[in-house]
Amino acid sequence: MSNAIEFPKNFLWGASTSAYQIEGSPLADGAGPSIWQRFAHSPGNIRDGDTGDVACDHYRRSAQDVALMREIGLQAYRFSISWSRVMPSGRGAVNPVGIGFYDELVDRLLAQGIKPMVTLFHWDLPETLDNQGGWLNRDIADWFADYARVMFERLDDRVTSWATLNEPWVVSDGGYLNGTLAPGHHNRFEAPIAAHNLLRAHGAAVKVYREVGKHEIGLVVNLEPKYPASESAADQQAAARGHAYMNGQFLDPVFFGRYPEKMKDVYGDAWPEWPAEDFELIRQRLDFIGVNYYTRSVTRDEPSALPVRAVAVRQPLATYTETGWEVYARGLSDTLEWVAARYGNPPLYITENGAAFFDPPVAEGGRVHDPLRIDYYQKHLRAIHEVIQKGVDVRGYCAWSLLDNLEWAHGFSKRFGIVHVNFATQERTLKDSAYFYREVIATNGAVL
Ligand SMILES: OC[C@H]1NNC[C@@H](O)[C@@H]1O
Ligand SMILES: [Ca+2]
Repeated sequence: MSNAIEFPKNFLWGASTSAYQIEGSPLADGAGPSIWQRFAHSPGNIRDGDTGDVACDHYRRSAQDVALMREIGLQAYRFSISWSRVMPSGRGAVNPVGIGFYDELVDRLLAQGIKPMVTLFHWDLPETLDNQGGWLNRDIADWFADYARVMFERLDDRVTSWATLNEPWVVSDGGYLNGTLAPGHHNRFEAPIAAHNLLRAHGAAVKVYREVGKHEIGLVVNLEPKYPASESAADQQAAARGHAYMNGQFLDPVFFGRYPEKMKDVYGDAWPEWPAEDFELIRQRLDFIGVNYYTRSVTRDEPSALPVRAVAVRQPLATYTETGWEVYARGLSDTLEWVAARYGNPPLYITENGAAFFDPPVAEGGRVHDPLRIDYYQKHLRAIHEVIQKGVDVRGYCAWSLLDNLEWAHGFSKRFGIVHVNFATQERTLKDSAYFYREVIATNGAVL
């Protein structure tokens, strides 16, 4: 048997984006502002004063971008819906032009044989809801479920794969603990409350889907394996805290109806107790888990790094990406095997994986040479194939990202795209990694 790599026959090859990072036109045609509109326009929050006012201008160029997806041969496209474009005040009235944009996008994708994979929430909470407490207000579970119902009723005849939330950990850690992301809070008492209400909202939306939906729904989480920096008990404990905080904090409630024990050790007096019915709401049956993987963390004990008291140790011989992440594909296979073993081998999609490297400008002949990104993808796709061979139920893969886009607080300085975007001219150019990915898709992995 040749050792050529072969992915499963129906393995789904896609690419991912999110609304605020690519669409632009945040207030066009009746759309309401999100917390990212406010955060980006508050000076100092985003590098170089970049905002999502234009971004990749995808709101106006979606037909062109779907043609790009076709050129690359994508079988699926994972995107998010801007809640405040569809419901300008987050509740009640629906903006017909806003919801029409997504309806049209879905039709365009299907016309090209590309499967839409829709995320309902990718961080851009309607500002009006944040003004009512946002993720700190328990009512948000109902607000989110109402929004989800509107989207299911409009699109579930054509959209067959839904995710409720993208990376709730990042919203809690970045938006409420460290303040690096919208809504920019710095509060260790708020962070676990936001995380809990995100999970409750997730559960409420899945419950609605079970009433009205005809296809698949899941949750997308970012997972980062934590390896102790030494054999010392202190470092082992630090890695265990980091693992509970980033990986178990969201999957354990969803699968087991309880948080990891270690969360009390992380948050101490800021760790709340919750009523049992919250976990009954949270632990709705899911059809898949979306795993977003970028890197690992070799972790040591650091008492001053509150509240987790754990920090990553730089690996001297490793390659690092522009966002300071170690290239470590072994971490992906370890993580996927951990999920399969702990949660009963649930169906998985890799919903994000990719890297920001410093890309050269577009060379004459219109090529963008990004060998480091190709190497990154080669290593990580091989790591996925390895665990599929061991029985892990990975059903698809979406590269992050289709386009260079607004990398949140990094602004446009960090380019994750397999397609280069000239933000001055909005010209798109397939990078070498897009041509590579086209071959991967065309040969179902055999080219790896
Ligand atoms: O940092 C790269 C990506 N990570 N996951 C969420 C996305 O919005 C980010 O751009
Ligand atoms: Ca239509």
